[in-house]
Amino acid sequence: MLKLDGITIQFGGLTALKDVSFSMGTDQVVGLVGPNGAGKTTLFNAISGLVKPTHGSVSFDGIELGRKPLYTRARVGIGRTFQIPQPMHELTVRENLVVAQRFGNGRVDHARIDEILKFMDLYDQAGSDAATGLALQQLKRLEVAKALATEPKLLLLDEVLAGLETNGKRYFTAKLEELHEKFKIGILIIEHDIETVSTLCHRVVVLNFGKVIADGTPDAVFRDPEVIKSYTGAGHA
Ligand SMILES: Nc1ncnc2c1ncn2[C@@H]1O[C@H](COP(=O)(O)OP(=O)(O)OP(=O)(O)O)[C@@H](O)[C@H]1O
Repeated sequence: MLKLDGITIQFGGLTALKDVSFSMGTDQVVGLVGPNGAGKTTLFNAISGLVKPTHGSVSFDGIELGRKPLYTRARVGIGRTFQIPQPMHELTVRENLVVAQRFGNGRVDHARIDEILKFMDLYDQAGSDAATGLALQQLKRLEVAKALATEPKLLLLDEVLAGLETNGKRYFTAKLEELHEKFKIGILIIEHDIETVSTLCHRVVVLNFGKVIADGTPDAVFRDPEVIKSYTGAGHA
């Protein structure tokens, strides 16, 4: 269970998040949505330890993470991807997963890497150079595969479907559904595409100007007048 309690984050005079509280279990797939600049990535950075909250706490399975070093996130079971794929340069796809496993539980397990590569349809690219040998969709698959190699209980996915065409989005949505069912991993996903969020997510949390303005089923949330206003007034959906 991820628990965020009263997270406030200030960058100088700018308040990026204001008193954000919510919890989610690893049995859920939750969409985190909101207009550009609403604070979604900042919230991911707070959960994954890249940014320290000015106030408030982040805990996972009862372990307070606020002041703990970055690597403890992987050790407690939180994995993440980044908005811009970040393969490790001059390493093959397989070697990227080896490094991710070391970062996760410290052990290298090639049988498990094979399983993850096959699941993410990257087995044939195992020996390719990760930085130069992959197309965009393969790079995005590698982001998810790297996060899986840390053996997460909860995956934070930052716009992993952005830039894909319709078929690519459908493929990824089905893959993430399967991942949730097969590996029993909770997913918190930042995603702008309402159709994708409605298909994939059981629940949607909406941020606007750093505050949670709605939290509920996709149906209810996307009909909420305040949510509609936040998109039409200050960004894209
Ligand atoms: N390191 C930083 N220093 C200063 N301001 C920052 C920093 N990181 C984010 N911000 C600001 O905090 C606010 C929230 O940004 P954030 O990237 O979290 O929004 P977002 O909802 O993820 O937006 P997008 O959908 O465009 O990715 C923005 O005003 C942004 O400019």
